Amino acid sequence: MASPFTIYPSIPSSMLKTPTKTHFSFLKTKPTFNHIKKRTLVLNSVLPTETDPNIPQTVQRFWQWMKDEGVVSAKTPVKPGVVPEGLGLVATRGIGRNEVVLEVPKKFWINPDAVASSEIGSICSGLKPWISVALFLLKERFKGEESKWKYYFDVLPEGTNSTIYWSEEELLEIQGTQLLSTTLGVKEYVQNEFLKVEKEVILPNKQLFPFPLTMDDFFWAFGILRSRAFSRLRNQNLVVIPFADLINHSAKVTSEDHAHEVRGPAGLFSWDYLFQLRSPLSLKAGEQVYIQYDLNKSNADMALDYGFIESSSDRDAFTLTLEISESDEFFGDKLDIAESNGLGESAYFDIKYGQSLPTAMLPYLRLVALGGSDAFLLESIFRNSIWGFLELPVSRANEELICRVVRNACKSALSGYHTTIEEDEKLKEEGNPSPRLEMAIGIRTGEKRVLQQIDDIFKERESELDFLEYYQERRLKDLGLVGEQGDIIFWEPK
Ligand SMILES: C[S@@+](CC[C@H](N)C(=O)[O-])C[C@H]1O[C@@H](n2cnc3c(N)ncnc32)[C@H](O)[C@@H]1O
Repeated sequence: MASPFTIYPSIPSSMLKTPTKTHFSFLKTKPTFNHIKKRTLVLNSVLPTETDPNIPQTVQRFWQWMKDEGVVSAKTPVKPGVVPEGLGLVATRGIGRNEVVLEVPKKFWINPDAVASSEIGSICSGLKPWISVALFLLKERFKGEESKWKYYFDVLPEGTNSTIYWSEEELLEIQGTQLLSTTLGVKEYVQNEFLKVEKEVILPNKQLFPFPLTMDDFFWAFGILRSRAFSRLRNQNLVVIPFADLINHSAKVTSEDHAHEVRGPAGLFSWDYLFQLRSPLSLKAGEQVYIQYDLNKSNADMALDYGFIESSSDRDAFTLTLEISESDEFFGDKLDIAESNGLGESAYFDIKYGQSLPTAMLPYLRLVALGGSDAFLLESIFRNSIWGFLELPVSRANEELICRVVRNACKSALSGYHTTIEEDEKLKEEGNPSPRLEMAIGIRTGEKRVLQQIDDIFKERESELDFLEYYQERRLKDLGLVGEQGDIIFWEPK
């Protein structure tokens, strides 16, 4: 039977979200900037700067610069180290929980204000903030020795494992996933933005960009911002903070409130805004300082933004997109009801593994499916109470329809993956997959698990259809016309 409403199991929600708190590196497959130096790091151990002769010279020079500028002093309880995540910050002594680990004065921040007061400020004023900061990063990087941030650029990675940098072959490993469509959507968006800014800003201002600036370079800058920029600070929505951006993420940290903008001494005689980072955990000397990047991000968001995922299923998620069809004969009434309840013609529901369905999902589903003999509920006299009615089953036909449509959508989405959960688990057990393959397996397993969970919920509901209480019975009960056992109470004249 043709479905009266539409469910898109594969429309990505994260594309619609703006970048939230971000952090760190990437792995560009084809670097085109000739002057970009390869960053070589020794992995697998925690080796703090001064005791490790293998620490890259670039990192040592960066650290010396931070000392010379007074950002780092003998009191600073961390230093850069080579860690499994690339570079990271390592405690040089015991650090208490909530103790300040670093403070970086505003003059080192890279944000739209820094762009505005730079030589490209006037031509960037009308641009989206992230694009102006991306151009600034590219310009400063090109300046090399001339750039105030030259030592910082030397320690920036060439890329991360974000899916925006995956080859076509690597992307095949996530076929059928929402992450794939999000990744392709984001890539297309960045490409279009590049073509636009190239035509309108870069090419007409050759004197300010006297170097070849390619799409790959723009993707590099985008990836740096997506993985390293801090947001949600009091006055800052997009700011890259050298030194602070060396901090890695750990799932062990379960709070997010580590970064603050404070006023304080910034040099011998000056006072300025400082970006301050506190350690969420207490640490021993030699241990790495971690923060929590973002508790709300799904594993797909993490893969796209940072190029890694968490192994636990807590971040597995799937977004169901529901839509009131324009061809629905009750379109206007349904839209009005949806809008009065904070929703719209389309609604996105992020469903997380192990968690119950979002509260508005069932009412919205019932609304979209409403029709036939239930359509009287759409009449305007019920407008103030309809959402309350929809929070509970309306009729058997309506409830049966939502179960059927959701289950079909789950089955159809599940058939789009090229492996089963069992095959993925076997692959994980079998070998030592590369970081990207491991992410791909984790993402597709996670999405399938959530789809399976949604299907199970509606399967169970389907089996209860005969026992649920529907609108008419509730109404009769409210009027005192039905007994607790469901027997009809007739009015009998005395
Ligand atoms: C803000 S940077 C942190 C510094 C970075 N490790 C570096 O070498 O420059 C964020 C990047 O670090 C890496 N990273 C951070 N936490 C990680 C984790 N828990 N597992 C794997 N990679 C991580 C990812 O490449 C991420 O994009």
